[in-house]
Amino acid sequence: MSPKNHKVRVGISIGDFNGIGPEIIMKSLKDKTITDFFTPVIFGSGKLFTYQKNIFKLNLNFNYINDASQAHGGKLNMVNLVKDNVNVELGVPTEESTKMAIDSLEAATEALMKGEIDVLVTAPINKDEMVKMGFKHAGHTGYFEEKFNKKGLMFLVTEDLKVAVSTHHIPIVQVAENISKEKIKKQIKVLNQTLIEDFNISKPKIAVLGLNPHSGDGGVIGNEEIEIISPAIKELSDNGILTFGPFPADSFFQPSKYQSFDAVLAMYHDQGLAPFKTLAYEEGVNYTAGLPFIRTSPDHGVAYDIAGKNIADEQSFTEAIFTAIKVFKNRSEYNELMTNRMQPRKMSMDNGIDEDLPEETEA
Ligand SMILES: NC(=O)C1=CN([C@@H]2O[C@H](COP(=O)(O)OP(=O)(O)OC[C@H]3O[C@@H](n4cnc5c(N)ncnc54)[C@H](O)[C@@H]3O)[C@@H](O)[C@H]2O)C=CC1
Ligand SMILES: NCC(=O)COP(=O)(O)O
Repeated sequence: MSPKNHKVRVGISIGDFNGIGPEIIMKSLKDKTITDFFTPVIFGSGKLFTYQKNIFKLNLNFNYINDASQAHGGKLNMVNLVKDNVNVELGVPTEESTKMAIDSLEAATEALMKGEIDVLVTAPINKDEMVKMGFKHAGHTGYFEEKFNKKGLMFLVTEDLKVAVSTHHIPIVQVAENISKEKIKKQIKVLNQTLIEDFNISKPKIAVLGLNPHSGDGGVIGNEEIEIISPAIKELSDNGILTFGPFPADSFFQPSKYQSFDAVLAMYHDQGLAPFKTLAYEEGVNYTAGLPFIRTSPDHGVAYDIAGKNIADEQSFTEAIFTAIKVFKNRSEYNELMTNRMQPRKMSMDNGIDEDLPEETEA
């Protein structure tokens, strides 16, 4: 549905409720005017949130619903997945909190796929505990890739710094064997399209990092740059995608360097996320690019060490909400523009053209 017809419906999965999830969700929604900007739909439990809002001394009123389709504009909607009492043990994952994290994510994803919400913002999960309970993926990214049957790209974003990673949740020992020319080419194309469509950057400039120290130093410290990364960059560059590199990762994140590009593709998780979180921890957002649906999350985890202390900073979660809305609007506008471009030209009734011929379309 076009965002012109209604406020964007933002689905929220609650993650592990014994971490800081409910705290940052409620802090992000505490302003009474928040529903002027979007319609929140939390997939959680009324009893759980009532208990936690008292701990954090927050004054929020929820509209309890059984299904996301019943969500009302102007209200903080809560799909009440569990009606019984919930045992909260802030700071430690439990079977109950892990099960609800899975149920919340699954219910929210189903609503997203049915079009009952427009975007999904996920609060942090404990991957390890979820996997022990039968969840098949080491994170949301893998889960959505399976659900939507499409490869996603882990993309950490702020207004000024955007970092994607070629490999995400795999052991470091498997990184080199998971890098290939074809994969990098596909990822750069996804990144290019995402920057155009979702972030409204018309001619994106993309930097690519090397894998090895000093980008391999001409082959002395590894060959992946020569054999895989440079040929991928060259091919795309020859085809009009503004791609540069490979750059040595150790010096790339000096402001004068990274600020010359719209985004960077790092080769593995910590190569990209360590500098990103150092430069932009508070406001950073994790966006899964390349999927048919829009999903964001904060750039941090469950933070058990501070759960219940009322010191969790909600900024990254708030940014995740507003980034998802911005991407939704940009993508809708882009699609509208493209659809209009494809419309057949209107022809005058008396133009001498045989009406049985197919109408011409613009090139
Ligand atoms: N999107 C997701 O679901 C993510 C989940 N995780 C999971 O979270 C768990 C813990 O991971 P860690 O590496 O310890 O990272 P973490 O981000 O949970 O914590 C790292 C440090 O940052 C602090 N911190 C995190 N968020 C904060 C906030 N909003 N305000 C103030 N301080 C904050 C914590 O107190 C801790 O000292 C792991 O199971 C990991 O897999 C980690 C990252 C993202
Ligand atoms: N480091 C990012 C992270 O752990 C979040 O991953 P995902 O849950 O978005 O796949």
